[in-house]
Amino acid sequence: MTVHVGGPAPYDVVIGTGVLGELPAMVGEGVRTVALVHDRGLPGIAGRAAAVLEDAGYRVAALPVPEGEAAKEAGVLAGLWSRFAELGMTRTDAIVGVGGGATTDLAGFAAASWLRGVRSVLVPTTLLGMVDAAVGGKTGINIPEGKNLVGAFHPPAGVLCDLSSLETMPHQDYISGLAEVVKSGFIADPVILDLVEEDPGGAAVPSGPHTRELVERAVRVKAEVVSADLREAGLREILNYGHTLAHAIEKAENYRFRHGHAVAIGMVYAAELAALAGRLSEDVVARHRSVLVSTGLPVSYDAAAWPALRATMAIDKKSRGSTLRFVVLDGLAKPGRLEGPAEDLLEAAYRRIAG
Ligand SMILES: NC(=O)c1ccc[n+]([C@@H]2O[C@H](COP(=O)([O-])OP(=O)(O)OC[C@H]3O[C@@H](n4cnc5c(N)ncnc54)[C@H](O)[C@@H]3O)[C@@H](O)[C@H]2O)c1
Ligand SMILES: O=C(O)C(=O)C[C@@H](O)[C@H](O)[C@H](O)COP(=O)(O)O
Ligand SMILES: [Zn+2]
Repeated sequence: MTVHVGGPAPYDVVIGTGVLGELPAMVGEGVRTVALVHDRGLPGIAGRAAAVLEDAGYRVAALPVPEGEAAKEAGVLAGLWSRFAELGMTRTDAIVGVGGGATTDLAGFAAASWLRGVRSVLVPTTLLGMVDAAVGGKTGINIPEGKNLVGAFHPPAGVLCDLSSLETMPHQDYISGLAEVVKSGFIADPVILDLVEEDPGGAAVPSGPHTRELVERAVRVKAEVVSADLREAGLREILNYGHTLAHAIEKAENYRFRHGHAVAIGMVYAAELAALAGRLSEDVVARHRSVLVSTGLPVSYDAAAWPALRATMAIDKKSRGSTLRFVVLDGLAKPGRLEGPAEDLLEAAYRRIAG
């Protein structure tokens, strides 16, 4: 199936099995050189993508980058810029990113920054990449001071989700992506929660009975939101549900903690905050814990970490000056904002998730 993403730079997200043949059409005409930025642990699908592009007549340069989150570093990005220069890449050339969300965030930012912006096509190979990272045009890297603090909005020209690539995913990485699927359920599409609850074991593996539907539903949620608000002027913030605490946890762990696992903990924290603020029922808080735990995701974090996490949260991108802002729920699929919560509320909510 194809999900269309609207907005100032529209494009399609193609979801299916064995859809790699559609890559040349997404790269398009008039492009001579394709820099194929890929997670170096994935020679199979990257090699297949390169072959498809070469057969279509492009000059392809495969540029392997470190596996996973280690790719989202300034030094790796600078290395890509040097390679683009050696290849003589001009504004009519293109970058194809193949890998998980870390690789597509890096490749997308390389495309946003090279010559102030060249065409990119993304081929996510993880669940998280398909349902979230490759869709929507947020690109970027981490710095020691914080997660995704450097980046750009740069929508891709197309996104190709080949579901067969999910089959080789390590289990923990797969359920990390499931956390973002569950996020889409809480903020916009509760049918997702029903499907996960019906068969949590099945939801936690790519061969599960509802995999395709879960991917499609989550992509539709993301596409609808980013079509209406590419630059996060308002609505798009709802996709950041759970991320205020999550990004602080990832920084505290030197980016060696899976993003989705941090988001799972962060969503329970946001739900507890909303409950303490009198905006969300304890039933819905309990549902956060039960659906996440049933798929193997974590819902608590180190009690002693609070002061450091609180300090990091101050530079969350949703903050306005010294005012912290959280995405919270006023009910299922009813996202709202909590502006400037009192310190004792922030800490009390953390005590409820501290392990
Ligand atoms: N731009 C956005 O809107 C957005 C949205 C959500 C998350 N993100 C970012 O995405 C990143 C997380 O993405 P992720 O969960 O895909 O992690 P990842 O890219 O780090 O990949 C996870 C692991 O899976 C491996 N891998 C990738 N594809 C595989 C496959 N098909 N088979 C076997 N192994 C495979 C990778 O080498 C890595 O070790 C984070 O940096 C997060 O901040 C961005
Ligand atoms: O697309 C968005 O907008 C999101 O917030 C999706 C998140 O899942 C994703 O992790 C995103 O990269 C977070 O963005 P950031 O602006 O908080 O760095
Ligand atoms: Zn996320």
